[in-house]
Amino acid sequence: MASTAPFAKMNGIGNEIIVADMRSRADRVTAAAAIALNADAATSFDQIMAIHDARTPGTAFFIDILNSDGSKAQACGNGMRCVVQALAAETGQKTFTFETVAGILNAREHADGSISVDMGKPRFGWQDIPLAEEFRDTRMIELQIGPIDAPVLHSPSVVSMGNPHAIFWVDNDVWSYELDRFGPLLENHPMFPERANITIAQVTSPETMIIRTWERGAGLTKACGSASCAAVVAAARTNRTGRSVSLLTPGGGTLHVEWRDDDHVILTGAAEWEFSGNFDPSTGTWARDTESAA
Ligand SMILES: N[C@@H](CCC[C@H](N)C(=O)O)C(=O)O
Repeated sequence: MASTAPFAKMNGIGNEIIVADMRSRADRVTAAAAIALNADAATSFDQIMAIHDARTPGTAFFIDILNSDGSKAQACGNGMRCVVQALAAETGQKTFTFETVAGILNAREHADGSISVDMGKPRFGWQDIPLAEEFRDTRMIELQIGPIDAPVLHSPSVVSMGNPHAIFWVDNDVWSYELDRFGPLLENHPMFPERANITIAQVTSPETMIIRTWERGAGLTKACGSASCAAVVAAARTNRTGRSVSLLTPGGGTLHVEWRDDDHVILTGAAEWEFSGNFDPSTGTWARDTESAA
């Protein structure tokens, strides 16, 4: 095995995350390593969060984010909470400033162990998301799936949380939709030149909703933090909810999202460590730490 790096297998309310410690190294986790790790049931994941040395003064670390298909992502809210928990356990520090390709973000661990991440400001311009054609109003765009006169899903709200999101609203029975079938079609729809994360959302009160997400580059997940942020922003923007909402996710966990008056979106929830090991960032070959939990 080439020079290995430590990792922790974690989850953010079911979103499967590998936190890779790439500090003091010049190399990156390769797409091939991500695909190989994901192919092994023990290390199968939704995102890798690779912690690198800081690039910019005022930030503690640069975080590189990979999806399980090896592609890069600009944002991952559940993964950031896992990173915070790992670093807080290591350093005793409670607040962190990170850099990702999408910009600089702050995060903190609270006394009860929950973690909040400032996911920055949402963007609504069609070029920001991006969409393939101009829409002046992205609260609802013309896009549908299913028969033309009886679409199964239609008129999504689209939002960038650093990464592209489409939110399809349903009035009831959010669990009945075949997201495993429609997700790949919508993720790769020509409307989304950089693909998109696809969410079905059912608003259950002005402060609650249920969401399911087909993640770009990862497929069906038990939770998606940036999709939760996008759904709350889109719901508030279309007067479906207020700006402070709790979301029930497919893994059974709950996330809280607040769209603050200063336009920043704050994501709060838990993170959980599962086991630790070492891996080769170029091939994905890995070994579990002997004292690590099963
Ligand atoms: N699970 C993440 C989102 C991951 C990124 C996404 N698949 C993309 O490619 O944009 C989250 O918790 O935000």
